[in-house]
Amino acid sequence: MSKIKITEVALRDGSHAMSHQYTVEQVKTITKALNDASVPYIEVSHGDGLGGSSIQYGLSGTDELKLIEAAVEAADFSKIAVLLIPGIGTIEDLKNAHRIGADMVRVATHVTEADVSKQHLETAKELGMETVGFLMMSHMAPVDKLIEQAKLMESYGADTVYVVDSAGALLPDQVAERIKALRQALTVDIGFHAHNNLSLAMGNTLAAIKQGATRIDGSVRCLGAGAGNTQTEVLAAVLEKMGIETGIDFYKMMDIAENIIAPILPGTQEITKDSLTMGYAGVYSSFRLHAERAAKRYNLDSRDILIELGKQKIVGGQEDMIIDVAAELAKKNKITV
Ligand SMILES: C[C@H](O)CC(=O)C(=O)O
Ligand SMILES: [Mn+2]
Repeated sequence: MSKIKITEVALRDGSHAMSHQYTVEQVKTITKALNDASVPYIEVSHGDGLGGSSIQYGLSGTDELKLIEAAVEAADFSKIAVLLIPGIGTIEDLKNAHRIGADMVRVATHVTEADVSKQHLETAKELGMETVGFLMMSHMAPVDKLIEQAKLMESYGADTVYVVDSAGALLPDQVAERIKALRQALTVDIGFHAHNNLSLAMGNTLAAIKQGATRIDGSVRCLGAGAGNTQTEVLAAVLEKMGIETGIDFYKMMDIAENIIAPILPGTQEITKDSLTMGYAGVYSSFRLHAERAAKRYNLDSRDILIELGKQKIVGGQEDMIIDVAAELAKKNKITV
């Protein structure tokens, strides 16, 4: 039986869908339940990672260090992970997260900017943390570029390098090609993070596993940005049917989805016109709520904003451009606000 290690991301990627308003009580309850279901890794941070709470990315309802602390206290089996985007999160943020008990850091960069992860990956290694390099918007780079960038992260000390389909834009053959190439080029573990904007999260995840990815992300009840991620409880069941071990009790996961997550969802995690447009146009999944707010403000169809963001290749960290693009479209269409 082969083995896959799942990282549950509802308490980090799902923070986008929750407008970063998780409470200490929610984090405690969810972490304890995930821990009891034997989920190996649970990621807890602002949706945009450590230090993400800001006007630009969305203000957190509760200081994320309090949330991470609550998760660390609630877990005696699961390891607690944090996400860090260099430039948003700092070395100081990383040290604080480590001090209160975070075991693993995932250092995330745009797919062509792995060089900015060096200092953070090296510091995490010195602190004794498990390290992951997280190559966001992987659909935007050709395979040879992806390999070059992944090798950089490996050389900085990443224990695992992830292909991150931030826009949910990749097709199964494109995922397979990328994972296969990385498997051949790297010695460290390979991971895959999907978004379900084109309804391909599960198919893409299985394609990644077939080509040798052993670290996989899931979000319970699909609680992630855009249309959410690969649904953890479904993935655990599918992998069990395939004879692939995750160690997760999927019966308990179903209960978490049904009884703990469903009641707190701001809306159902489905493929809406906006998430579908993001997958189609290759737009960062966490832009969904920002684009919907801009559409309201400028009296526009949010899909037009998203298509334009895709055309202009706007990437994570450029959230301010969403308003610029909306204002430009409104001007072009002579819409008064
Ligand atoms: C900061 C992003 O939300 C990280 C992520 O989950 C992705 O790129 O996808
Ligand atoms: Mn994501």
